[in-house]
Amino acid sequence: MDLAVSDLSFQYPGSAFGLAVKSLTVKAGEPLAILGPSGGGKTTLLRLMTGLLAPDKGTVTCGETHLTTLSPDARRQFRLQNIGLIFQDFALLDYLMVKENILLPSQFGCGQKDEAPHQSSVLTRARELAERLEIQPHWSRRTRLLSQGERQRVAIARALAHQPSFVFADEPTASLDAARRSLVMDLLMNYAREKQACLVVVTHDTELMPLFPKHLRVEDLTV
Ligand SMILES: Nc1ncnc2c1ncn2[C@@H]1O[C@H](COP(=O)(O)OP(=O)(O)OP(=O)(O)O)[C@@H](O)[C@H]1O
Repeated sequence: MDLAVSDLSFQYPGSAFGLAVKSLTVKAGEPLAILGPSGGGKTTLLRLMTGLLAPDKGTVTCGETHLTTLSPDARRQFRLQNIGLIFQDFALLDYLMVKENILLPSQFGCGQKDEAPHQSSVLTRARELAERLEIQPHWSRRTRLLSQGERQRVAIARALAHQPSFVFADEPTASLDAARRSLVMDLLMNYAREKQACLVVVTHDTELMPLFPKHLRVEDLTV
């Protein structure tokens, strides 16, 4: 499923900062890198694409779903079921354990809490992701006890455990060493290819550029 943005404009109330996007398509399996200076609007664009912010004008379509016409509740439900979000500040619930954080979207989003087979397959995937991201040793620890790099990897596992069709990552390698950076980028790229998911990654890291078939500079969008 593709993501399409059309004739979108947005301005923070009372602020001079705004974005305008005439037309942008992110194709399934063709990851997009969003680049630009600090304060340039990368996070704002990501929030608009995921429905966390509502544009003043224009549309965001995820597959067949017009995000911009959904009610806030329907948008939230759509996000929980179909979108994986890796926030710049991770947005973990620090009083919960690693496993609880990773399983949160599937518990809130699926409405299938009591369906044992579904829950057990999500749990299996969550464990596989934790292994792959080398956070399995912390599985039953509270996330507040983890390092920044470990917390970032918990956020990445949480974004993928429910197998979303759309994945948005805000600086997903900012707290990682070179080896873990490759690990994370391999995971995200393979996920997008194998699941034919839409992947959008905000990054400052110029070494990651060659991995992406498409790049977008936010400077070209600012109004
Ligand atoms: N809630 C808000 N209200 C008003 N202005 C905001 C708000 N959030 C962000 N801004 C402003 O919008 C602009 C773009 O911010 P944004 O966070 O999208 O940039 P960014 O490119 O992600 O930056 P960075 O690389 O530093 O994370 C900045 O000038 C910022 O101060």
